[in-house]
Amino acid sequence: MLDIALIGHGAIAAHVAAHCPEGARVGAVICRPGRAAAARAALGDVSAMEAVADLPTRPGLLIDCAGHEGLRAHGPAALQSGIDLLTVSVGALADPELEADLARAVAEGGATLTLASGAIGALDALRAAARGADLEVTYRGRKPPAGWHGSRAEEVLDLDALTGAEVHFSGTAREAARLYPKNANVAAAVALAGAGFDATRAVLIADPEAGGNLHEISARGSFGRFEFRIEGRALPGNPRSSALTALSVLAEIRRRLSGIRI
Ligand SMILES: NC(=O)C1=CN([C@@H]2O[C@H](COP(=O)(O)OP(=O)(O)OC[C@H]3O[C@@H](n4cnc5c(N)ncnc54)[C@H](OP(=O)(O)O)[C@@H]3O)[C@@H](O)[C@H]2O)C=CC1
Ligand SMILES: O=C([O-])CC(=O)C(=O)O
Repeated sequence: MLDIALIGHGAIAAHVAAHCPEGARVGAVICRPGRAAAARAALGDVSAMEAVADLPTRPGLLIDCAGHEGLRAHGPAALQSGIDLLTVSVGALADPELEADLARAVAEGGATLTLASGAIGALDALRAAARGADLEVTYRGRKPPAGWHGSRAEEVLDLDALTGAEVHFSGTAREAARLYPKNANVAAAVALAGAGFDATRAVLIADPEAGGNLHEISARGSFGRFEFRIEGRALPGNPRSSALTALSVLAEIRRRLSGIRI
C-alpha cells in the first residue's frame, strides 16, 4: 500500500483524495494553522497537522497541492528527511533560491522531487527537443475572466467588463510564474521541460469567449516543430485550476504503483 500525505485541501487535493487509486491511500494532510477541521471536511478521514515533522507515519509519497507557499513551507523539510515529493506548484521553482534549497534537500535526503505535468501535455516532446539545438518555445495561456480572478490580471484589466480577448502578460516564463503563482505553473512546466525559464516566452490572455482553460505550446528547433493545444475543463471547486492537473497527480500515483511505466 502506498501511504500518501497531502499538502493542502483545496480543489486539487479534494479530487485526488476522492479518486485515489487502489493500492494507495491518503492518510494525512498538512494544512495551515487553525485549518485542521476544514481539511478534514474537504478530504474525509485523515490526520491533519501543520508540519512534516508532525506526520504520524512516514508517507511513501507527499503530494503538494497547496500552491507556491505550501511547497516553500514544507518541500525542503520533506525532501531533507528522505520523503519523496510530488508537486503541482511548478512555478515556485522560478525563484532561484527556492530551487537551490530544493536541490540541496534532494541531494541531502536522497529523495526525489517530481514536478506534475499538471494542466499541460507534450512535456515529453519538449524534453527530447531540448536535447537538440536552437529550441524556441512560446506558451500561450487563455482562460475566461473567471479563471483570472485573484491574479495579477485584475491589476491590468477590468476582467468583468471585457468584450473581447485581452493580453495581460507577455514576457518570460520566469516572470509569468512569479507574477501569477496560481495561474502560470503551466508556463513553468513548459520552461523546465524545454528551453528554460528565461528563454521561454509566455503570453497570458483573458478571453470572454474562451470555452475552457486553453493552453498552447509552439516549439521549433533542430528537431523540427510542433504545436500543442489543450482545452481543459476547470475543476468544480476552482475556475482557475484545470481538472487535468488533479488527473495528472492521480496518473503519477498510478505510475508509481505499476511495474510497467509510461
Ligand atoms: N501545475 C499545474 O498545471 C497547476 C498548478 N496549480 C497550482 O495548484 C495550486 C492549488 O490549486 P487548487 O487546489 O485549485 O487551489 P485551492 O485554492 O482550491 O486550494 C489551495 C489549498 O492549499 C492550502 N494552502 C495554501 N497555502 C498553504 C500552506 N502554506 N500550507 C498548507 N496548505 C496551504 C489552502 O488552504 P487554506 O484553505 O487554509 O487557504 C487550500 O486548502 C494553485 O495555487 C496553483 O499554484 C493549479 C492549477 C494547475
Ligand atoms: O489549471 C490551469 O489551467 C493552469 C494553471 O492554473 C496554472 O498553470 O497554474
